[in-house]
Amino acid sequence: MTTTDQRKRQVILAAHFPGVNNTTVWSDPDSGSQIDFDSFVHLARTAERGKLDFFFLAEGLRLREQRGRIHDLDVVGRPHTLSVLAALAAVTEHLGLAGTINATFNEPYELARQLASLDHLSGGRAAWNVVTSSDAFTGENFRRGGYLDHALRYERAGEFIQTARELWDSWAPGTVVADRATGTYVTDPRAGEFEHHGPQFDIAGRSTVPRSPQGHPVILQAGDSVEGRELAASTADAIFSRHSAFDPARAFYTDVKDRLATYGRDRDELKILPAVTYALGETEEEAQANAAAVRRQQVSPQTAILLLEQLWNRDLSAYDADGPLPEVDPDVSADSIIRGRAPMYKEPLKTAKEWRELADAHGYSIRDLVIHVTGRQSFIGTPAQVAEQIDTYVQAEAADGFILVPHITPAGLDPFVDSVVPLLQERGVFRTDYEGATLRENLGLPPARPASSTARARRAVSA
Ligand SMILES: Cc1cc2nc3c(=O)[nH]c(=O)nc-3n(C[C@H](O)[C@H](O)[C@H](O)COP(=O)(O)O)c2cc1C
Repeated sequence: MTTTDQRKRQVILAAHFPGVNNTTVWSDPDSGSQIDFDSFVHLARTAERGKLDFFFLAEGLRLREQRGRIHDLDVVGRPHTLSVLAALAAVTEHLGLAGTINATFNEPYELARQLASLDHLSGGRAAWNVVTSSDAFTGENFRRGGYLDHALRYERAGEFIQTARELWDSWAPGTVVADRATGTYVTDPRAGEFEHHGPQFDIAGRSTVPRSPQGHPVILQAGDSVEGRELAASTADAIFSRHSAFDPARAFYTDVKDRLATYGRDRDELKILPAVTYALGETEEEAQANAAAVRRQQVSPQTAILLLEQLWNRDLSAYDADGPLPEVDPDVSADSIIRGRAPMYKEPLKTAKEWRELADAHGYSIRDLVIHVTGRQSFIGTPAQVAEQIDTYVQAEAADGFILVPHITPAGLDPFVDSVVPLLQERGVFRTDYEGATLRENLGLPPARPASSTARARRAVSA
């Protein structure tokens, strides 16, 4: 029995395994390993205890470098996404297992097989977050190497998903019948046969993995450009978005949902899931104090200098984080001192001027300033206030749900599951038990459309 109120829009919740960027607080005594399997198990089991929709892993294909050294806001190294998810399939029962995997450097035949295999092993819980991230520095790791420009990356990503869907469709439902008496295992002699000829992929053969429980694993998309939004609107089941403040979230939601009709899709066929952080307390004042304390932990003096260097594009290691901002301007003539991620600041001189004005007006030190201008907790309050904020976003169509990013690995989700989830359940907007057999069903998604219909819709739009 559930208490969900079908008149109200239901909230989707996922758990992001923390570990990169300065959201994660490694100095906290409660922080554990980002590599030990126990850490993954802890977060996944907590998520499943809270009836969350899925567990989510981001992907970093090369350790970033800053001034030629491994960028120490990253904790060094992490295991491969698909191996972790396959292992988690064995210790969870209902939780979706979502992995970020690059479409620029992989090949559809291999990745489609891996994802279909995960879908089999997990009984229909696999999801793929398609990213295109490409820079020559990251690309050096791969055989095809180097760089694809933005437009080409998206052409490749679109054709990659299309080809993967064709591979998944190459085994139609019900083509596998194991009849031991006659020794027949396959009723359709063409099962698994595929042929794809396109600008990015020209392949043919027979897929080895029979149709998996979801038919097609759930597909998420995480690019923010127009090309990324179009890719999501044409073919994804969900978007991992960075727009978490209410107004930008609502604008993003409307923008992307409005694109769906062009591809003959309903507004419910694509779920919008911003990444969010949270700080809780027994009173609002306590929550605000906790949020401020976490911000100071996240931006240690050393982190403040490292983050400032990313705008200034200079070695600022001689500066005191508790002192004033540098008087020298950012270096816009040199190559970026950070390698392995896109430059965050498009207009460094203008931004530096704004930061100096802000620091002067408030008497901010470097550290205070960085705390002020870099990310902050999305939801701050008592559990009841946070549950209300989440519900408000979803009812107001600013999101279909959220990907929660805790700041402590691996136990940072525990307080949320223990205190906020029950209140969302009481409000009738979150399940009290898993109802669907697969992730796709739990997310309220329709069965996957055949690859041929998605391709037709994409072709019609680009014509
Ligand atoms: C919310 C969000 C999460 C992302 N996560 C990853 C990731 O885990 N790994 C990765 O390689 N790229 C990641 N990306 C980068 C995208 O794949 C893409 O390369 C980048 O956003 C540039 O594409 P765009 O111009 O369409 O935004 C992420 C992007 C966004 C917006």
